[in-house]
Amino acid sequence: MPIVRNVSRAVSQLLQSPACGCGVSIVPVRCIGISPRQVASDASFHSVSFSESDHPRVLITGGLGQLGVGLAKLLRKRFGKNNVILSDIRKPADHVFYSGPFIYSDILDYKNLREIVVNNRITWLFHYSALLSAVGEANVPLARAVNITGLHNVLDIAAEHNLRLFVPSTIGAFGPTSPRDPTPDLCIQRPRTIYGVSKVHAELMGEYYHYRYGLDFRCLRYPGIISADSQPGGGTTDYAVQIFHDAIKTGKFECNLKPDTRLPMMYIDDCLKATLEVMEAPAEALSMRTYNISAMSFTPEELAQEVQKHVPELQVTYNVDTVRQAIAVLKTCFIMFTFLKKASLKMFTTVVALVLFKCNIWPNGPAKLGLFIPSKNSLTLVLSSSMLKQECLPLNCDTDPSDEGL
Ligand SMILES: NC(=O)C1=CN([C@@H]2O[C@H](COP(=O)(O)OP(=O)(O)OC[C@H]3O[C@@H](n4cnc5c(N)ncnc54)[C@H](O)[C@@H]3O)[C@@H](O)[C@H]2O)C=CC1
Ligand SMILES: CC(=O)[C@H](N)C(=O)O
Repeated sequence: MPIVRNVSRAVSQLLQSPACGCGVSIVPVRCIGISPRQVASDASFHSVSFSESDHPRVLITGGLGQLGVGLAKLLRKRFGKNNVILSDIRKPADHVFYSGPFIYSDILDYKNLREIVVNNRITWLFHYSALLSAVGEANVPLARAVNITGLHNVLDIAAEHNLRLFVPSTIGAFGPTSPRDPTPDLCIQRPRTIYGVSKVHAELMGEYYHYRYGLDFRCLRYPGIISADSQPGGGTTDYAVQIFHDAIKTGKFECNLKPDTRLPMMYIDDCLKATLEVMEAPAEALSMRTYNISAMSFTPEELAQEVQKHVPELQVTYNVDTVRQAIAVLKTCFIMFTFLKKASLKMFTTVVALVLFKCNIWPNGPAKLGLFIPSKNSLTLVLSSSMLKQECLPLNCDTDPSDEGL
């Protein structure tokens, strides 16, 4: 009997939530060992000065992808250049390497990652490493390793070292059975891609670690992100960035999705701003750990028409990639509101104008739309928060029911 009592006491202790302030502090510490790969104390970043010590010490994993460099720029502006370390397994371009601290980090190397966190006194971690939907489907074992095993490493290190952890999720975490218009934060999630499955896993594991170990886990489900300065990394929404580059370089764009495939998208500045806001939010302001964020939804045809208003010679053809199309169909579940609604339409035309402006195609565009842009490098899109407050009418999702998806 005493044994049973002890076991049940231990179990109840283990199941108490430190997040509620009533639990014991248990963290999932893995065996302590010496990493074979020591990070040089004078690696390509500088030691932090005392005046910077109030700011978080930030590590961004997978930082050389479409979003990481922009995030580092935003965070460095706020917290100081040397408090934000970009990391990746790829070699950084000169302008990235010289813009602030960069370090090699493979998220599959647990000890090395832990060493980086310890040596640099990291307090916030943005976990951006991932294989996106299309490349993930092309290499499922690698996607499983990076998106799931890599996440486990990050979760354990974040819990051990008391980090605030941001892991982005995606519209790809929904599936054909998820409710639409609008898709709620909490609903059925049965994605059919390894990318989507791994992101649902990340959401659930992060929340579990929060309740079990008190990990400060925060997560936003991003739509497809549109950027001018960085290239997308192999997702289904990549076409919405590629079209701008092709319009400028060749005047020809071949789209790998059907012209009427409507997907949710967001301008990069809005996405990064939302990310910083959720990381800075006081814990008591968060009623959940994972939230949707949304801006607008449009089809390739609508985007092509909008770009053609400014680049009339642009020729668009369609050569549908069956894998991407199938993934895209699954993501159309996540349409938050109609493209035709006024606020969304205005946002859409504004984003096109901004990207063309950044690509040197339509220098007067933003001014014509009444946007104040002090300089190309300080471009900030401030429209979303005000526009999103406008009333949104629900719409019927226009997914072709005969499309089965993956
Ligand atoms: N860009 C988008 O439209 C969206 C992105 N997200 C999420 O945001 C995050 C960042 O996205 P992107 O920058 O677009 O991705 P990306 O594919 O452009 O970049 C991912 C980076 O991860 C790195 N990486 C791969 N294996 C690694 C490893 N073993 N160790 C360390 N790094 C590794 C790659 O080298 C790459 O630079 C991802 O988690 C993605 O799922 C979510 C929804 C939309
Ligand atoms: C929306 C995403 O998660 C990404 N851009 C993809 O298309 O895979």
